[in-house]
Amino acid sequence: MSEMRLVVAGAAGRMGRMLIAAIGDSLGVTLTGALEYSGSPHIGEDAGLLIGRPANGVALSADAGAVLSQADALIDFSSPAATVALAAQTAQAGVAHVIGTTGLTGGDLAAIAAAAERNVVVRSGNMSLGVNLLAVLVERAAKALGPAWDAEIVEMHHKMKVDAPSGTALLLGEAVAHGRGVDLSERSARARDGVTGPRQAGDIGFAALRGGTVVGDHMVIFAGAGERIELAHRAEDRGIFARGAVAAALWTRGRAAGLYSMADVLGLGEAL
Ligand SMILES: NC(=O)C1=CN([C@@H]2O[C@H](COP(=O)(O)OP(=O)(O)OC[C@H]3O[C@@H](n4cnc5c(N)ncnc54)[C@H](OP(=O)(O)O)[C@@H]3O)[C@@H](O)[C@H]2O)C=CC1
Ligand SMILES: O=C(O)C1=N[C@H](C(=O)O)C[C@H](O)C1
Repeated sequence: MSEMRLVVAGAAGRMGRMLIAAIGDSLGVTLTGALEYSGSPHIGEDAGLLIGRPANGVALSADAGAVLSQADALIDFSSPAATVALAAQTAQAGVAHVIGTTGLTGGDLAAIAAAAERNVVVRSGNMSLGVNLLAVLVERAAKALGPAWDAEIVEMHHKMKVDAPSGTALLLGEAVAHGRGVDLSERSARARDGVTGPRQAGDIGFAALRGGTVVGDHMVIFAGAGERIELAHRAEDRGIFARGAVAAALWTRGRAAGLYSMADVLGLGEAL
């Protein structure tokens, strides 16, 4: 089978650079394009040189149309606005779209779902095996424990992260909600400050910490009467997300149009 032609969006970012490296290190894929926004100082730079490796002949570009015409899949860890625009462009070009971008609004998600009616789209707030397995465990725990055990989700990330709660925290919140058979949007408690009154029964709480260079820590706490369960994941290296995204891109080959998750890619069944 021919090598799969991959494009990276947000190529000069923290994840974009990891993806250029991961694609270079993976079998069955080749980097054919690297997208950045039009004002980026990196436009025209060689993607290999950008990450401190030998030149690979792929220049960073802002011309999505031209780059996508030479691609089978786009791996996109950029910004919500860029991702929504790229969802329409990939659907138009028939290029599978692997989305790692977080901070997406309800409107952004609806635009992505619309694109997925005619394109293969994989979206996840976390592309690592560990977090997606954690989501399975969290869902099971939430189902077994019920709402009498208060669920709180605590995350910590590096100081450059711009969105909160993290995409992973929301994914884990969805796992709790799914396990309980409730709608997360109706039960999430995202901020507490001042005289808040007692905790509302059934709430799914979120707390976000930011500082230093933390790659990504997540903990789901189930607090019962007189005991507590803590399920946690600590990301130590962004390579776990990049390798997961490359695996997702390979998985899209030959799939029917639709909106898929990393649980689908990893064969974790019903998980999120
Ligand atoms: N799902 C997962 O497993 C993971 C998801 N993420 C998410 O991925 C996203 C990126 O994270 P990270 O790499 O740390 O962030 P960065 O800010 O380092 O990278 C984002 C990159 O996208 C660029 N960009 C902005 N607009 C466009 C555009 N229109 N076209 C192409 N590129 C564009 C930015 O350029 P500039 O900086 O010049 O604006 C920047 O280089 C975040 O939403 C983050 O939460 C991160 C890790 C794992
Ligand atoms: O911005 C990041 O860095 C990360 N973002 C993702 C998220 O929002 O959960 C995944 C990971 O935790 C790192």
